[in-house]
Amino acid sequence: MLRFEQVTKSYSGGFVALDRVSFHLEKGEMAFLTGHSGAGKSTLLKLISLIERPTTGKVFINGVDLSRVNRGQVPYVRRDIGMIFQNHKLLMNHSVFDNVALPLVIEGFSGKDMTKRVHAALDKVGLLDKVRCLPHTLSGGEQQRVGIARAVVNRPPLLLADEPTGNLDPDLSKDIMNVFEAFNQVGVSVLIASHDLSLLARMRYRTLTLKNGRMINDGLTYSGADE
Ligand SMILES: Nc1ncnc2c1ncn2[C@@H]1O[C@H](COP(=O)(O)OP(=O)(O)OP(=O)(O)O)[C@@H](O)[C@H]1O
Repeated sequence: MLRFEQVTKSYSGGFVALDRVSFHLEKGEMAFLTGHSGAGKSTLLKLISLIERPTTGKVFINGVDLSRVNRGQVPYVRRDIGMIFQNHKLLMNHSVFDNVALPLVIEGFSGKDMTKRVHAALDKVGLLDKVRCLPHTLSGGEQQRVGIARAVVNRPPLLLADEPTGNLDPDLSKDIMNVFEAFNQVGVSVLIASHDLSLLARMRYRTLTLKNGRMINDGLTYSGADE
């Protein structure tokens, strides 16, 4: 599904945010990417979603070498990736339905097809009963789940999440992790970047640990970033 081969990313000024990082994520695999603030987690996700490009090394998605993807092809690659952020920018004066439907509208869906997909996505995140609500009437955790529903409504095979539980309390964070697990159980590959190690306490995920841009651990248990 996803492969990094000796990827280095230097920002302007020469700062090395990722240093010769290699790993792969199989189709249907779920992994947790962790490391201290500034370790390079967001940079790694940006290279996958083509927001940034590697300085050296290669990133592959489904065998496609992203260094060969030109600007015009970027939207087609991104179609296969659901991006989930700490704070989704929801359209506050539009219903939950309209917010989730947005990517489908852009792709030209309408009518029953669109309604079916939006309802399926909201069902997956447990918010079908809120379909007609305005986002500001929802809790923070519910708003986050609307953002997740929007990210998955196109049914992407790969989900990337950047601090998806950022400002949620531990119970709501668990709910969000349950949502990711549910997607993973139906074969979606999931990569969750977070510095919040308490998310790992309940379940053992494959954990990739970055420290100063280096991948220092890849295993079933967390270790290393504090050494
Ligand atoms: N556009 C940029 N230009 C220059 N330096 C950058 C840029 N983006 C990130 N950096 C630097 O690269 C390093 C890694 O940043 P990155 O955002 O990938 O870390 P992170 O692990 O996601 O951190 P956090 O947990 O705080 O979000 C940081 O030192 C950051 O200041």
